[in-house]
Amino acid sequence: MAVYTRVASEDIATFLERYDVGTLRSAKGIAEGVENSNYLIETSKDRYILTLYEKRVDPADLPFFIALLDHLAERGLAVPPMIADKNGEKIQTLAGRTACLIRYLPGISLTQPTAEQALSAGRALGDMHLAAEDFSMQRANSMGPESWHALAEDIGADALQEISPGLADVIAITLADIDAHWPADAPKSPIHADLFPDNVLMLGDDVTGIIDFYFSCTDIRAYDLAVTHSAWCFSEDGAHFDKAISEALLDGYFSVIAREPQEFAADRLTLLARGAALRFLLSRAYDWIHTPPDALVTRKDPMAFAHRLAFYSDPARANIFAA
Ligand SMILES: Nc1ncnc2c1ncn2[C@@H]1O[C@H](COP(=O)(O)OP(=O)(O)O)[C@@H](O)[C@H]1O
Ligand SMILES: N[C@@H](CCOP(=O)(O)O)C(=O)O
Repeated sequence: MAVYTRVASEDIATFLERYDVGTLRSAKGIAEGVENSNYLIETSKDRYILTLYEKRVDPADLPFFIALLDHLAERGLAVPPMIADKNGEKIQTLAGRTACLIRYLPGISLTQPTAEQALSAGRALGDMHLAAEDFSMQRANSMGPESWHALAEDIGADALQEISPGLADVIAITLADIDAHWPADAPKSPIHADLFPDNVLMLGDDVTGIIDFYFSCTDIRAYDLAVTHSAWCFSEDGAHFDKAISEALLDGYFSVIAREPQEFAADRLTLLARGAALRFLLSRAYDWIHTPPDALVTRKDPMAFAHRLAFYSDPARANIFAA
């Protein structure tokens, strides 16, 4: 359960008086998520999400996220904009944290997607990339390849060894390949950068919401596809690859985005997918050792992404991204 900061109902009721959203009927901490504290709010008027920003979200980045969400919502995408208070302010402070009240979107947060749902998610990612093409603000990827060496050092070889013997060596080899071959000069555009199944709300096979834009940034869009691939196409523990889901996700994406041979070359996508697997392996390993013991949060297993990294690094798998 991701609630790092507990807020009393009375304080939420007072907080809501800043807005024209009715009066508080209930406020419940949300079980899913690991990054921020989230509450589902019911008022006399509607449902909302209240988010208090923790650890990895820099409040200085909120104007980028808010503007991107507004940009995508204006173009008809199912994304949740932040709500303005009676003075037009969207960024607030509550319980000592930066906080926003956010539009609630219907749908179910997926845990085990089907191939049909992966097809829809691939299309939704493509739609997002197209709709964001003319978004002019920029944000560097704070969790991009430039940060991975420091993150690995911060975790430390001993902690990595404790998570799994040999893990530090695997990470060092992957970092060396990434340093040598990452397509750093490829064109960059707005990407989501964390489109896991739990960040896509669905009813049946239809996408009703893309949420959690707190890692969105300006980066290589093929990397966004690789992140999404690494998140969707394996069993949760990373032990099993699902070829049908992989094909459906790629079909969905390339039904919207033209498959430029260089931009989406199989060897490039494989390296980007190794980078994506490493990125989540590192952030999960960091959280594994740093999550406060009293936080209501379920830590995510770093090894689930070590298994994905091993999969993408196996030359026998080189054809999974072939056109
Ligand atoms: N706008 C929204 N509408 C409906 N549900 C939401 C919305 N935002 C978040 N949620 C719910 O809250 C959960 C956690 O949100 P998320 O943004 O993924 O948290 P975190 O940033 O902490 O990982 C989601 O899995 C979803 O169930
Ligand atoms: N998706 C990442 C961590 C970020 O969590 P989210 O709930 O904000 O998607 C992971 O699974 O490691």
